[in-house]
Amino acid sequence: MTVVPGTPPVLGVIGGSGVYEIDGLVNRRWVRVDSPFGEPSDELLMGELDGQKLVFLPRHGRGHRIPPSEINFRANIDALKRAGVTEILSVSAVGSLRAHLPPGTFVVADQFIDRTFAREKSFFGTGMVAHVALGHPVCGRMGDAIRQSLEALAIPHQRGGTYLVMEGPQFSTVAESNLYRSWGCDVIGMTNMPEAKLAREAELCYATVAMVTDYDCWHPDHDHVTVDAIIKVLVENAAKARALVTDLAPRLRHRDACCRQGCHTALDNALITAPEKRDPALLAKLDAVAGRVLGPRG
Ligand SMILES: CSC[C@H]1O[C@H](OP(=O)(O)O)[C@H](O)[C@@H]1O
Ligand SMILES: Nc1ncnc2[nH]cnc12
Repeated sequence: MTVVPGTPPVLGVIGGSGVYEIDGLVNRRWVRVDSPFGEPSDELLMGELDGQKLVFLPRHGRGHRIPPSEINFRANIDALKRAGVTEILSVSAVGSLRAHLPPGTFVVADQFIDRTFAREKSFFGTGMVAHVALGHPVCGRMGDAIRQSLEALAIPHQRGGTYLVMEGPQFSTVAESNLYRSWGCDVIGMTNMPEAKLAREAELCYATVAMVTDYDCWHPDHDHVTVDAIIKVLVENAAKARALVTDLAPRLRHRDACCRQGCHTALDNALITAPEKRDPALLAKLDAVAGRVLGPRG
C-alpha cells in the first residue's frame, strides 16, 4: 500500500520473545498472508485497538518455533506491507551491556550495529539494485510517541541507545561482550537486523523497544546468560509491553501526511538500475515493497 497524505496509519507490531499475542483487540482474526519472498513467521493477527487498526506478527511464530537465523525477515516485512501496515513497532528481548540498564529497563534504541552474517538483508538484488539511506535507522516520530507512553506508564526506560545484533543462537562470550561494550553498545539481541533495514527498504516507519531481560555475560555477577533466568524477567516485561501497545496505538492515530523523517519515501532516490536492465521477475516480487516507485507491476 502506498502511503499518501491522509492515509490513516496502520500499526504493525512485531512481537519478540515472550510476546505472542496482543490484548484487547476487537474484530480480531488470524489471517494468512502469502509473500513472494517465502513463508512469514506465522499468520497475521488483525484487529482494532481503541479505533486504531493493528496488525500483529509473532517474530518467532506462536510457540516460539523459529530461531533468529531462520526467521524469514523479508517475508515478514513484505507480508506486513501487503496487510496495509504503515508503521512498525518492534518489541524485543535484549541483554544489557551497561550497568545503568538493569533487567526491566526498556530502551528505545536508535542505532544498530549489525554483526549478523547468515541472513537475506535486502529485497533488491541483481536486476533491480537499490541503496536506501540508513544513517537514522529508526523513526524519531514514533520514538517520541513511545517515550510519552513509557512515561505515562512509569516504565523505567532510556530514550536512545545502540543495539548490537549478533547472529546467535548461542549467547556471547565474555570477550565478545566486552568488545561490544568498548564499541559503545548499550544492549544486545539477535533479531533487529536485517528487520530494520528491510522496513526502510519497504518504506515503513520502524521503531524498536528493547526490553532488558539480563545483564549479558560481561557482568561480574552474571557469568552465564540462561534462558531460564531470561524467561522470568521476560514474562514481567511482556505484560508491560502489552500495556505499552495499548497506550501507544491511539498516540499514533493522527498523521496527516507521510512521515516527516522520510520513512515513507525512502526509495525516492535509491534505485540505480537502468530501466531497460531491470529483471521483470524481480520487479514482480517487489510489487508491495516498491510499488509506489516502480508501479504495481514494476
Ligand atoms: C529468549 S532469549 C534470546 C532471544 O530473545 C530475543 O528475541 P526477540 O528479539 O525476538 O525478542 C533475542 O534476540 C533472541 O532471539
Ligand atoms: N544476553 C543476550 N544476548 C543476546 N540476545 C539476548 N536476548 C535476551 N538477552 C540476550
